[in-house]
Amino acid sequence: MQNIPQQRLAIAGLGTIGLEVARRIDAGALPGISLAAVSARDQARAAERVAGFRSPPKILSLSELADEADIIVECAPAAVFMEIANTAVAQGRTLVPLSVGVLLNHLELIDRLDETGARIVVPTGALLGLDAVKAVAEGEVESIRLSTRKPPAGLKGAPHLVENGIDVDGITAPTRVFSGNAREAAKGFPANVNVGAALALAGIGPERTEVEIWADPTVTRNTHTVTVESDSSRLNMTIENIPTPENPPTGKITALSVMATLRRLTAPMVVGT
Ligand SMILES: NC(=O)C1=CN([C@@H]2O[C@H](COP(=O)(O)OP(=O)(O)OC[C@H]3O[C@@H](n4cnc5c(N)ncnc54)[C@H](O)[C@@H]3O)[C@@H](O)[C@H]2O)C=CC1
Ligand SMILES: O=C([O-])CC(=O)C(=O)O
Repeated sequence: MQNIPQQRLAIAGLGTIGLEVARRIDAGALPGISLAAVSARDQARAAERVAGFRSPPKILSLSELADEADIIVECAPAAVFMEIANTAVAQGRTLVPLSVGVLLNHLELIDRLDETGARIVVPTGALLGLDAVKAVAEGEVESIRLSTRKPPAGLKGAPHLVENGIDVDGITAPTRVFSGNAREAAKGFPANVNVGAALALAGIGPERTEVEIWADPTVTRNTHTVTVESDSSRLNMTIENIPTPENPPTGKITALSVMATLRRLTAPMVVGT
């Protein structure tokens, strides 16, 4: 049998995305990757969650994860992103971030990668088509737009809605609740448009990437439409994500996108840009 070099994985945040990824890795989905450590707000609960694993990982604080792993998947709340990212980058690890919106306001992390040999590998996550966006961005791009529609409850509590006194409970028809660029969207909706941040990083940056957000009682899925005009192609792409029962603003595809990203990191053959 081929001897596959093992990479140690740590997962920061054992919630909707993290637990699904942890279960799949523990079940042997990726032969080149073993689950070394996880971090969770409630360590006792995390210990219960991994107790039945074939090979239970260590349960560590966020800042200890980089000591134990080559790859760190960040799937925690945006508020603790920098704690995870700073240690991963300082120790030259590969960081796979999900709370990508935070990155847009900390581009200095990207500047530090060369110094430490760390990498940041952003999964497509709940979006689609970043392969084509990256390809057209090698040429001239006129515009990139994202229109996101979510069931109103999925947007509840977003800082932009709170600051502007928008009550999603009262919304009975599709309503545009935000229009601006990807940087502003990431600030106003940190738990909802990470996809806008990933799109901005893949394409033409946070200032030029335009984002609209709709609270739409007629949709049951988190729906993202990307429209691109460029000198090589016109892109029109829509993804309709089934919300996870545990955390409806997060689509089921997100954990699967992390798995595909991890597979790509260790695969001898890679398909797609
Ligand atoms: N890039 C993308 O396409 C997507 C990104 N996301 C983002 O991914 C992140 C995770 O999403 P979910 O798994 O749905 O969230 P979740 O709320 O289900 O899980 C987050 C977990 O982090 C844990 N946590 C909180 N504070 C912690 C701390 N100090 N130390 C360790 N763990 C801590 C919580 O206990 C929870 O289990 C969010 O920021 C979300 O906005 C979600 C969907 C798509
Ligand atoms: O669609 C989803 O599942 C999640 C989402 O909008 C995001 O975090 O950007």
